[in-house]
Amino acid sequence: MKRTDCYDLNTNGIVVMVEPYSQREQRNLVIYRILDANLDRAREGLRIIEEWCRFGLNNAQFTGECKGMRQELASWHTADLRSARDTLGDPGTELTHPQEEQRASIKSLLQANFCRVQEAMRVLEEYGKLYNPNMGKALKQMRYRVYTLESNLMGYQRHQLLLRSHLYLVTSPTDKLLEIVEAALKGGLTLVQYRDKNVDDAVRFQQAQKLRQLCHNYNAIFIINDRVDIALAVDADGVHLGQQDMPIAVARQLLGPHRIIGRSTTNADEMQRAIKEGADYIGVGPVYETPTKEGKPAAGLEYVSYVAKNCSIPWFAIGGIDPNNINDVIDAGAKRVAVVRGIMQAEQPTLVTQYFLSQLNRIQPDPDHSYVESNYYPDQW
Ligand SMILES: Cc1ncc(COP(=O)(O)OP(=O)(O)O)c(N)n1
Ligand SMILES: Cc1ncsc1CCOP(=O)(O)O
Ligand SMILES: [Mg+2]
Repeated sequence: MKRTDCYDLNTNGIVVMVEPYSQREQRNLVIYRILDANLDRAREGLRIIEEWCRFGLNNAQFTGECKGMRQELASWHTADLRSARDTLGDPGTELTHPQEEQRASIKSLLQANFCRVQEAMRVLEEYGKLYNPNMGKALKQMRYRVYTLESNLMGYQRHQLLLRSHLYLVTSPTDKLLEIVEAALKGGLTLVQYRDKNVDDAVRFQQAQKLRQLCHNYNAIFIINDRVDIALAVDADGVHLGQQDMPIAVARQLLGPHRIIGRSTTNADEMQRAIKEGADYIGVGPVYETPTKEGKPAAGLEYVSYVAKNCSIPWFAIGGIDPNNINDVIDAGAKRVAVVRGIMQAEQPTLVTQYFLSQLNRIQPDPDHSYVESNYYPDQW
């Protein structure tokens, strides 16, 4: 019914006279404006996410999912709703949040837009119920699709970054923990594991929280050694588990499909089992005996060569690796290495990190490998 009509049906189906601008019409107009604005908001947010999926990730599945939802939103955006638009009279068009004018990374841009789309869909779900009951139901379903897309996309990005990470810093206890890790991040490090076997949980939790923040500021992955509970508590990117630690299947149940799980291996059997159990990467070593893991016999360069020929997931050679012997480890087939003392005890952690990376980056990804190395290298995501 148009605003100029002066008749309406009452609840008994009897035609009654109404005021030209009845309260109900005014309420409907407001609802239409809310739906119109939020349909636009949700579609814009999805478009921004879609562009990254398409041009940044080359990912047809994520791109298609965004496009499908945009099209479904468009089908709800009827002429009725559009004609209620009153841009000049809308006080919200001038309002922006300072954070909208600045984005630190692709990741924060994506997170902000997922948030925007989810909020808009929640509004559409609630006000949509007053417009058409089917709209409420459809928007609820779509909001869950957006949550799933966000989780899949963020997990995918994390795994892409793991594939691009060739140097892994495993920390050791020191008063200068944050300072050293930041120096290494400045040198280009993208993967950090927090490892401290002898500290109270309260301190471990606090340090892990600070390190996670630091690593994420540099767009680096942050992993916790041994402890799935701490990894969850600080929202880390994953956990590293040794042969004596929690079974991978249990950790996977607790951490979900998108977080990273690494496993230590010292021989072929352990390597095969870790792959079968669903590890995302393995540690390979100790390559050399090391005071950091006292009493643990070296697995040697032979094991490195074996893994180079037989491993189908990313792997990091670890144990006694330093700037003097890294090329022997590379010659044995390693493309990725993990170090503790090599960086934690270096006089210049930034420079040593750059040196390790320069040696590792000389090696090209092996096209015959069964896992796909990412060919997309953004500065930041
Ligand atoms: C990358 C990486 N590889 C191996 C290890 C060793 O793990 P684990 O055998 O559980 O020994 P601890 O580190 O817990 O003493 C690792 N931490 N990281
Ligand atoms: C944690 C761990 N697991 C196998 S070797 C090792 C320690 C490596 O330390 P460093 O790099 O100081 O030799
Ligand atoms: Mg362990």
